Amino acid sequence: MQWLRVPGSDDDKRSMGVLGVITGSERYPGAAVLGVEAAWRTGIGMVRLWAPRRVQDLVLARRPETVCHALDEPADGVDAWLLGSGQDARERDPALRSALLEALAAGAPCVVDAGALDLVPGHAGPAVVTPHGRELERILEQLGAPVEADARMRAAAAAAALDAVVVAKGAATHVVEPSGAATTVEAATHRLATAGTGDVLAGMLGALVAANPDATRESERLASIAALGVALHGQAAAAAAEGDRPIAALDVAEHVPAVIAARLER
Ligand SMILES: NC(=O)C1=CN([C@@H]2O[C@H](COP(=O)(O)OP(=O)(O)OC[C@H]3O[C@@H](n4cnc5c(N)ncnc54)[C@H](O)[C@@H]3O)[C@@H](O)[C@H]2O)[C@@H](O)CC1
Ligand SMILES: Nc1ncnc2c1ncn2[C@@H]1O[C@H](COP(=O)(O)OP(=O)(O)O)[C@@H](O)[C@H]1O
Repeated sequence: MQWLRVPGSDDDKRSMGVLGVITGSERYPGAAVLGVEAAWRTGIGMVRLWAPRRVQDLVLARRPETVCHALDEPADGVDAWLLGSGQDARERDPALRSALLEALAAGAPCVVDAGALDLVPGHAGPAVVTPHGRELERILEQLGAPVEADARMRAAAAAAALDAVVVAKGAATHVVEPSGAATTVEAATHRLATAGTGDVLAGMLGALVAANPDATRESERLASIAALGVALHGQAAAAAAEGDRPIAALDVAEHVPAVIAARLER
């Protein structure tokens, strides 16, 4: 199955992809837990987190596999970055701002969510941005672009202006390339309408991008990776919500491995 890496005898934790993560904050530490959990569950060699101590501690309590760093430690040796979930741009301190900017300028592919979306215009490498409806409006306002009535057209305007793949989230999620080419993924369940599921999606996308870094240089392939992530996220939620039971965001992450295994069997 394209983009779902299966390790072979020559693989090790580095060849399977190293995801660097700068997510979470004192206010929203849980978003880092959700994204890191989702990245591990999607199949990745290593997850490295740069974050404040409280965020590190909570992530390690859930996922001791994660390699943690202070925000001012050198940020290198990663195949891709996941940035911004659980952060608020209005509350960002200088250490976080410079860590995010450094990651965006380094040239590795980046998945950019929530509190780092305002920094995307500085990106050097391939980028996937994951706004919800209000965040997409804010991106267009920041760019001085008209806010179109249609969600897909808004996503296309943002993708062109940012030179990034835009994943415009909602019950229908539009994955749009800078050229305007778009794929729409209908969510497999509306049970996704619960806090933190976007943080889980961002972690899954980060893992898929880090496992396929060379493919991210072409927008069409990067968008294909993003669309796969969105589809797997919806399917994992549907599996968690079987019988229309209520779910919480971590349930979605926990169902990702079974959904991936089912895809690989096809
Ligand atoms: N456990 C956690 O730590 C969680 C942290 N979260 C983080 O909280 C921060 C703020 O998230 P939000 O922007 O959702 O904050 P809010 O819920 O405060 O929403 C901010 C604005 O965006 C609008 N909005 C929120 N979700 C929307 C949607 N799906 N479609 C359209 N408009 C929407 C709201 O109505 C509001 O006007 C982010 O950094 C996010 O990653 C959330 O993901 C929830 C869980
Ligand atoms: N009504 C809905 N039906 C299906 N999926 C939804 C619905 N509402 C939201 N979603 C999905 O749930 C996730 C919510 O992400 P987001 O708005 O960033 O929330 P959070 O910031 O709390 O994580 C996205 O993947 C979005 O596509």
